[in-house]
Amino acid sequence: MSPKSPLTVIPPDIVAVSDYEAYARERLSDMAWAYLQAGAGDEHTVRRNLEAFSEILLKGRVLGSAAGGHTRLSLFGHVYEHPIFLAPVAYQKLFHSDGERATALGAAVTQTLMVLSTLSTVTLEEVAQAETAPPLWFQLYLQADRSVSLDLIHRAQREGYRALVITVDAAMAGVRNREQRAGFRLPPHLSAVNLPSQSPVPTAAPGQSRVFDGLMKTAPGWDDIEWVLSEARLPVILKGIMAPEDADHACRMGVHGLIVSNHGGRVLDTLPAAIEALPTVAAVVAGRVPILLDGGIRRGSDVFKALALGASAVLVGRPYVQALAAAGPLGVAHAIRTLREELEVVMALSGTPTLDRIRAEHLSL
Ligand SMILES: Cc1cc2nc3c(=O)[nH]c(=O)nc-3n(C[C@H](O)[C@H](O)[C@H](O)COP(=O)(O)O)c2cc1C
Ligand SMILES: CCCCCCC(=O)C(=O)O
Repeated sequence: MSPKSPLTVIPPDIVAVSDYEAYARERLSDMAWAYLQAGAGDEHTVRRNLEAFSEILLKGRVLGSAAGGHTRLSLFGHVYEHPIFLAPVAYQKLFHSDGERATALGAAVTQTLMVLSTLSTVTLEEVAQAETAPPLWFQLYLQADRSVSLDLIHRAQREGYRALVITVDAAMAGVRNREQRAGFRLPPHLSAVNLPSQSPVPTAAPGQSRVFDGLMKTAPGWDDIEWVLSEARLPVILKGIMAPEDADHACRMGVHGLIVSNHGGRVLDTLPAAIEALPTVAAVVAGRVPILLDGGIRRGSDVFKALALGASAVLVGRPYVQALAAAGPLGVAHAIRTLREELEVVMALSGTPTLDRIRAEHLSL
């Protein structure tokens, strides 16, 4: 049976972002579904990202006035209408025929910051030059050849991207058994169009380790971050920080922001949930740079909890892609709006009319 086409109206039974999951499943091939949902290994961390949020309880405060409240925030010199951003997700034409163009439209109409992946299926220029473009950051996978990375940095700067997000937790792809079982392969008509060509995977000689003598030969290190900082004219944010030691190192090196993330549980299984790692990272960073968080955000209350524990904003991954697959730009916009309204409800019922008022004291810790 061929997959259904995207919805053109949002049905009344989609009231929470998780309701998109079933609609997306009906519209995606088994391979695309496996790629979207997969986590590393046994997917313990994927589940933990979700469960950890439900274990944190809100406090709730009564009789406070929230009139005149808002969800605006300022980051790296720009004002954003709300703190729910779109995480970089590769190969979006797997999920919708217009790929990142469709996501960008949904983001634009909801004034949502979108982080475009290096591995997008629409060029970074086309996304930025669309008539209706959202605020954009560019996610950089450092390439083995520095001249290729530099070209991406220059292109992102030229096109008005406001920050560079360097993903540092995926020196190699995780062992994703769900993808392997589904025989996932990128269809031949799709490619990472920002890159000159798919760079060959480093190989190891017979008898050598595929990891230590192969993949790790071209993996980025701290010296590459120093190099990016010396070359880029944009704020540099590291995505994939879980250890306070790495957070401290990054701050001392001069990075401008951090994203606490375990890559949605897709790279290293049995890492803690991102929300569990946030407090220790926030403690060591001690306000030196803004911290964002992703992994497991499915409700406005999750956004609130992340902000209460030290994040300035959050990013969502799978939920907006499921909405994209289910209903294109309309779905993306509706999913973000749903999360934002849920956040506003929690803020109003917690006595926190603005984001800067949200603190750990608003949780039952
Ligand atoms: C299908 C898929 C592709 C992804 N591609 C990228 C990518 O290209 N670059 C990146 O830094 N993170 C990538 N991520 C990770 C997300 O940016 C984000 O960290 C994660 O999805 C957050 O968890 P959540 O899906 O529970 O919201 C991808 C995630 C998914 C689900
Ligand atoms: C070497 C890492 C490849 C990751 C590809 C895209 C991504 O981040 C993801 O699927 O997750």
